[in-house]
Amino acid sequence: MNKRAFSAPGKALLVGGYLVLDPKYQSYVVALSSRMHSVVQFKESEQFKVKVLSAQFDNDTWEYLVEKDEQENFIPKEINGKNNPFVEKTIFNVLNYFKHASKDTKYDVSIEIFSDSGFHSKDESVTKSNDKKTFNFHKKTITKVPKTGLGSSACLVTVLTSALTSVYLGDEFDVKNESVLSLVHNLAQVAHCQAQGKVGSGFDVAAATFGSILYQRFSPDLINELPNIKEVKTDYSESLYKLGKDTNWNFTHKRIHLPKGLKLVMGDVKSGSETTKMVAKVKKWYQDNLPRSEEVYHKINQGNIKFIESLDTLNKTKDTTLIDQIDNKDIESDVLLEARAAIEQIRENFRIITKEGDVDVEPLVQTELLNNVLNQSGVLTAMIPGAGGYDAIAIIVTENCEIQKSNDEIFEKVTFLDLKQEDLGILEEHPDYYENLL
Ligand SMILES: Nc1ncnc2c1ncn2[C@@H]1O[C@H](COP(=O)(O)OP(=O)(O)O)[C@@H](O)[C@H]1O
Ligand SMILES: C[C@@](O)(CCOP(=O)(O)OP(=O)(O)O)CC(=O)O
Repeated sequence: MNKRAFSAPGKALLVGGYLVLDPKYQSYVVALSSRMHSVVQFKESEQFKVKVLSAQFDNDTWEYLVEKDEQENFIPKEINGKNNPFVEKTIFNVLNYFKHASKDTKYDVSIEIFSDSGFHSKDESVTKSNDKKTFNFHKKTITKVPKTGLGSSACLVTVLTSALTSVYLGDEFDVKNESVLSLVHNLAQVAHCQAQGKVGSGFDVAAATFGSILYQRFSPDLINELPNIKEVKTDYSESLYKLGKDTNWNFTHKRIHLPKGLKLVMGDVKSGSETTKMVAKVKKWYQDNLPRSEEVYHKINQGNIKFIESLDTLNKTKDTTLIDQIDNKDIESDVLLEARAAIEQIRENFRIITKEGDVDVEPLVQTELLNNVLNQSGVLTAMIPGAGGYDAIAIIVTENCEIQKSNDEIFEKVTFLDLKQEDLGILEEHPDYYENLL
């Protein structure tokens, strides 16, 4: 049996929350060292089967027999009554994409999923390790273990899409090849949207695939226009093939990385904010308050662009005093002041939405926490990532700063996550590194 392994990173949307839903706005998405992994093995078989095992979550297993409908579309059917829409939609899309190329070849595919500790609360878990990797094992099924907000479903879909696509493409499946990444991205976006039952901005799947990026979304119509095979009797694979391979998705995913000497620190505050509800409330506030709401968005976008530009300037600067200025709480340089002011402008306008839209994008407790964080030495700036709410804070600090070890009472409710910014998205991993975890 062939055996290969892949991983994809979690994400933090540092700037661009809400605005990123509109293709006209840019966002700054950081990929994280917390990764989801897939280990795939397959052989040709009489019966088409895909089995996915997520041993860390009480040995969760989903086993699909793949059948064909009247239109010859591949339909995965779970045989033990277990439901995982993200797994099911990924299998559905990858298999139908390759339907024509694969002719009638049937496979018996087995995929193991591994998830780094950053994605879920570690409470009540035990660690298992070998000399390469350590993973947390939970007593509960995946849906019962609290998440930290790094985008577990997007990573799962991306590594599963990689695993299944590698079955079909064999040696041509090279994650260093941009067209391979594009194909995985396109199929993973489709599967993720279908599993979520909505077309989000897709920044999480894009970061899982391409790594840390400036992101501007694709048009939601690309996915909305795919046929719904429950309603229309049609060959789904034909439309999907065009969308996966021959369509220009027209989105931006330009590589970025944090400036030298700086690092990202993420703090988990308290899970509980529901992104979907917050997005609905913010959209309602926007519609009810036009044209002023557009001005608020405009100011947030100005802040986003100023932040992106100042990080770009910092990436190019030769000024060696800047890190000391941050460490000594003596920030004088224009570019550092600009980066700080940009985030302040974004936060100020998010607070307007918070108040007027009655939606906790930057609730008072988070404002107080972030303002305290800004007074610590070594801190360039700090923000609420993504949709905001009570979930998390993101802090950009100097490499020497050890804020995550601080005993200051302002961090009483903050659990710092053991992760860092990473440049790359999907990686090929060594399949043996996941064996004999004890
Ligand atoms: N390690 C994993 N193994 C299997 N399924 C997973 C794993 N991680 C995430 N999932 C799937 O993703 C779902 C969580 O998705 P969602 O609620 O959108 O959270 P997130 O914001 O982290 O993406 C889980 O219920 C499960 O279906
Ligand atoms: C509001 C948003 O722009 C960003 C949400 O970012 P989060 O990082 O909070 O996302 P979840 O992991 O889905 O909870 C919605 C979107 O872009 O789809």
